[in-house]
Amino acid sequence: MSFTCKQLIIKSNVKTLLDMSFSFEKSFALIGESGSGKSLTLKALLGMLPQELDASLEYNASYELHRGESIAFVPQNPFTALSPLTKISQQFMASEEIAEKYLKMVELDVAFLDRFPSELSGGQLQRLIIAMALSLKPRLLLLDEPTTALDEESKTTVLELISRLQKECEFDLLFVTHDISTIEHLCDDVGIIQQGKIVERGLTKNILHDPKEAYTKQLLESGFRQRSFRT
Ligand SMILES: Nc1ncnc2c1ncn2[C@@H]1O[C@H](COP(=O)(O)OP(=O)(O)OP(=O)(O)O)[C@@H](O)[C@H]1O
Repeated sequence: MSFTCKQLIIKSNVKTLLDMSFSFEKSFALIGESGSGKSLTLKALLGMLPQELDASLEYNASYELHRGESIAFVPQNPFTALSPLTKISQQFMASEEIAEKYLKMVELDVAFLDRFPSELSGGQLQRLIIAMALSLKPRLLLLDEPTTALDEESKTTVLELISRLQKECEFDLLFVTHDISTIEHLCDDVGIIQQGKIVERGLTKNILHDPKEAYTKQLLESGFRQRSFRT
């Protein structure tokens, strides 16, 4: 599969917030500092932009973008993604049989279906959210810094899981993050976004080891972890 964003322009009433294009075969990481436009990109693809913004999106893919059908989303914070008052089984948009199948796929016990979200750890919750997203059988999975709220061990587990599931379930993957270490083994292609524009893009291994643009070099040297590159 592949996805081409031919043009994405987003304007507020005072300025152009985003003006970019990108294309990838299987997996793409969009990397940039806080305020560069990563979330706006995801919201535009999900059709969830605030009404006050003016957006135009042209894309080319073998599927149409329909939220909750062809396109699914894994948010940054698994602790706030689910209703705390509702059992997990009732939050799956799928039959019990499908829910059990996807829980097994993410290596969670099916008994979790009878629990509340607060009874799971952060890593378990994020795996649950991935299972919920994949149970929709999306063609494109959007990941918004899915490991930011997790400890190191859970982070590794979740990244390995996403990599394995992408091979098994064959969805396109768009990953946005500050943290370059999370994409190296997951995304073949990368785009560096600065103030709403992609300033450098190409194969991840090339960009990480031989960046051409001064801005990319600066981001790489910062390790994306310095305070100045975070909110
Ligand atoms: N509704 C809005 N109206 C006006 N400007 C907005 C709106 N939403 C976002 N912006 C601006 O668009 C720019 C990009 O925001 P966006 O949330 O996409 O950044 P980001 O890269 O996801 O940042 P972070 O890593 O901190 O989440 C920012 O300058 C932000 O202030």
